[in-house]
Amino acid sequence: MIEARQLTKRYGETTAVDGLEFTVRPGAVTGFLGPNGAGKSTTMRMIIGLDAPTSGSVTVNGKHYREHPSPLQEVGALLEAKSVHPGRSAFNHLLAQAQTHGIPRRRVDEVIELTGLQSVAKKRAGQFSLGMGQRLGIAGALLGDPATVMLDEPVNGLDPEGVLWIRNLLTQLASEGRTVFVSSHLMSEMALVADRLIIVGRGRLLADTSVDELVRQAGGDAVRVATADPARLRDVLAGPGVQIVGTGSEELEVTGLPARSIGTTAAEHGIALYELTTVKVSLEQAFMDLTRDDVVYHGKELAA
Ligand SMILES: Nc1ncnc2c1ncn2[C@@H]1O[C@H](COP(=O)(O)OP(=O)(O)OP(=O)(O)O)[C@@H](O)[C@H]1O
Repeated sequence: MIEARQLTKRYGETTAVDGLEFTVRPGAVTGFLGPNGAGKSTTMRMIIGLDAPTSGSVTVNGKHYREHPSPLQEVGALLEAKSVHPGRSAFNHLLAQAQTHGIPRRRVDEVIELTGLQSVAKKRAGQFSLGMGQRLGIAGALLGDPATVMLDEPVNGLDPEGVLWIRNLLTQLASEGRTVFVSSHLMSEMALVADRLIIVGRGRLLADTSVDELVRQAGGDAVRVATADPARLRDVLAGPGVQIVGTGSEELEVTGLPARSIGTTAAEHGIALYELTTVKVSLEQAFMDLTRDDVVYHGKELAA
């Protein structure tokens, strides 16, 4: 369990993290989302004691990272700028980490197998591709068999097979009862893997929610309907919580009613439908709606 209480970090004039309050619970994958510069990496660095909060606190399983007698066995982390000696083999890198933390040698073999690095374990880490480096970083994070696993952008540089592997790994770690906290900019991945979402913008908490709830708050799924008699269909569908917008001479977009009940009501009133399609709100769209005012770095739109 990770608990942030009024967690704040200032770098001179910049407030990178601004009074964050959240709890990351065990047994679930919690996605940590936010636009560039929102304060995700700074928060993660504070969780494992690489940066000190200006005020407030963050604990892992009730204690500050530094207070744990065996921190690697408590929380395993992959942060973006993981330093690996380029001349050292993956095996020796992990072995050195294990030896300095009282972790048995057989655990090194286990994490090498778990991360699919067997065939390259004796190769120098400096020759590793980005994806292999990510796997090595994850192997290091899992070395202490920690109850809490924290990964910053773990799918960065992974090929599709690697992305699928991460997805399954995160789900498995959570199903084993671990706390899994993972940052990503890949919304489609988060939609598939995350049970909970913590979303930040300009260092502040914007949402602590589930994927479904966020999508629902963004308006939920809509249903596109085409009919010869849109005016009558509007009348028979109207009701509390139902919104109907005309999107063409014969087209309506309906929110607040599932496609099935729209079809049934239309049939009961003898209204012919030409189309009845559920239009899903993507997590990406919901995220953009939520963070629109908190994007620090705006790209310039290209002229058409
Ligand atoms: N060591 C530092 N010194 C000064 N400013 C910093 C430092 N680290 C981060 N910042 C600033 O703090 C803010 C938050 O940065 P952070 O890297 O935590 O965001 P992020 O959400 O991880 O971004 P990204 O998605 O781009 O990785 C940014 O404005 C950044 O420039």
